[in-house]
Amino acid sequence: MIIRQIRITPVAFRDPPLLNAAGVHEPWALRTIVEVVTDEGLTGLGETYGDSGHLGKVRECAQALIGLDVHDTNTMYARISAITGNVVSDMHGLTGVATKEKSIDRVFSPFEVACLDIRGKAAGVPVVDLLGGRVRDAVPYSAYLFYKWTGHPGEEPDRFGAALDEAGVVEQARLLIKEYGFASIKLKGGVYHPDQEIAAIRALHEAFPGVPLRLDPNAAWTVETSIRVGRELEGALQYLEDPTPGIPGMAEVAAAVPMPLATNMCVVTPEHLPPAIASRAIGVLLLDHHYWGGLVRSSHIASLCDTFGLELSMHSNSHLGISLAAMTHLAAATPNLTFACDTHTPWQNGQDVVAPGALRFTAGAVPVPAGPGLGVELDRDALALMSEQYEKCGIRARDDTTYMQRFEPAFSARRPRW
Ligand SMILES: O=C([O-])C(=O)C[C@H](O)[C@@H](O)C(=O)[O-]
Ligand SMILES: [Mg+2]
Repeated sequence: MIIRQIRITPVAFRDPPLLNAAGVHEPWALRTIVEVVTDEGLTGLGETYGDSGHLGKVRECAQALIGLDVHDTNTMYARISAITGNVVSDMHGLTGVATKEKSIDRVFSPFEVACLDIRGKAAGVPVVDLLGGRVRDAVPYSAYLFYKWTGHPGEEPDRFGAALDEAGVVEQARLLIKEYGFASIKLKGGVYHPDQEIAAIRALHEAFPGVPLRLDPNAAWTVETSIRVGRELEGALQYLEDPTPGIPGMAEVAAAVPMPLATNMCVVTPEHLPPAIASRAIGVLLLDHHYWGGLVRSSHIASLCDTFGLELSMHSNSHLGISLAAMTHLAAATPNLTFACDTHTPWQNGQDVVAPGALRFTAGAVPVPAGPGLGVELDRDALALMSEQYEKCGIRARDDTTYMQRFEPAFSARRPRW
């Protein structure tokens, strides 16, 4: 199964004005679709970030993988390591620092996923079987709430409406739960004064008794503020995600608040694990195969977490169906991933590059796609349309802060802010 061709297609899809500590989502979200084609005519799919710096690296590395066997992921990783010299960082900074190792893992990931897709198709088994087999048939996801504007400035309101206060957040939760059946809720915080976000969690707690809640301000708070918020929300939160920047700050907060701390910001590459574990900075790691080096490396990280008593959840960014399929296979094969995973799927509002049918939500969970490999097929018309949208949209890298400053010139993404 020799790799003969790799097609790389950047795509853009509509994204609502979701607010976060870095600013606000732009009208278009970017992704890159990777198609790996073998000499036997099998095609595997991968999906990754669409920012131009990353896209350039993905394109450059694709050339270096032609001629390799799809099983030879060690050589793939070595070749990508040799090329991915520059550290490419995200402008929004919401997934922590950039390191060389993390940059390699980010570039390697979509190729590895595509190779697993091919290997599954060749063997007639789903990817979950290549990761050790399923420990659950369907993967629970959480309702991922965002404060948001009613629509992008100058455009019609979108169907989700505004969520600028407690009532708006509760309303949004009702809508997502009605449509998807989610049984856990995450609120993206770091947008308003912490007291307002405490009030939103209390309102959710009251409106959805017994439903596990999380709050994620993306390191917008000082240690002192984080401790105050954590204590005030005792009994209301399943976990508190990245209240404050850095492992030492998180460790201080963790020692003083009643709930576990989770992260997708202070532990984002293997070298962060020893200091975080030693200082007990986190109780929950949010896996994300897009920057933890694909599915197999993420499984290894999951085993390590098990050894050291860390629990697992899963992080997401704006994504399409190839990513959702990959996330679902990984989570279905990971015994200690016991929290409902994050997904931005509702916000993509039906737009996708994969043909409908293989991915669906039942009671807030996605059943593992039944077909071989990832179990999803590319919808070529949708890919062509989204590729055209990419060409026309004018956005080449996600920049929530600059977009926000167009409407609020004084906005600062400084973290911690409160
Ligand atoms: O859990 C997180 O930190 C995220 O999901 C990061 C994302 O970039 C999210 O904040 C977003 O989409 O604005
Ligand atoms: Mg987070």
